[in-house]
Amino acid sequence: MGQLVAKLMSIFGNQEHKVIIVGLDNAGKTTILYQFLMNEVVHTSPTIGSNVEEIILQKTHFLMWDIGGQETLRSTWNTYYSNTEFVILVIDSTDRERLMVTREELYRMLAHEDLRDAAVLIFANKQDVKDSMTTSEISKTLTLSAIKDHPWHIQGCCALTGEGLPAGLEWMKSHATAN
Ligand SMILES: Nc1nc2c(ncn2[C@@H]2O[C@H](COP(=O)(O)OP(=O)(O)OP(=O)(O)O)[C@@H](O)[C@H]2O)c(=O)[nH]1
Ligand SMILES: [Mg+2]
Repeated sequence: MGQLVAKLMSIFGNQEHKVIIVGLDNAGKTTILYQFLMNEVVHTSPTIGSNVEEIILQKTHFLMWDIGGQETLRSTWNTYYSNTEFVILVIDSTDRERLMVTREELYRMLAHEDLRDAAVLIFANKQDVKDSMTTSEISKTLTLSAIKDHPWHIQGCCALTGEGLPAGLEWMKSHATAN
């Protein structure tokens, strides 16, 4: 019965794709999640634990988990990994000092068994701020071209206006498995 429902849901394109939104504190993860959901900027405070929302793009359903990024919370990220199809890594493009910390977190995640089939979308957020790092600068520092075992894509965005977010979602949709 469960299989039949799954089959029917796949025919109608309704299966849910699990997404985790990670990145350092203050990167803009929660702002992005609610911009996806409501097309508006919500007032946020640092996330303790997680927020979860369903985002539907045409017929593709994403279940998105936005996880707190403070240092003490990062060790809990791996409890969200199982069955994750997409990792959205959000970067504060103004935060040059901590880009190497993000790099460490990225490679730690990619090495995790539970994420071996996950695709990675990197949002270079806060592109509205003058002198923020460009996507190519971030790409270089994170040595993204060395990632061969996961599909990945980097997208500049501004969570306050929503610019760049639909393009990121479209990339996810085009990589969503139809099973
Ligand atoms: N200028 C600018 N500010 C942004 C942008 N996106 C988010 N912010 C601001 O950055 C701050 C942090 O945003 P959050 O969405 O709470 O960050 P977070 O990644 O969820 O942080 P944690 O929950 O602590 O992990 C807020 O003041 C946002 O308004 C952006 O694109 N541009
Ligand atoms: Mg948050």
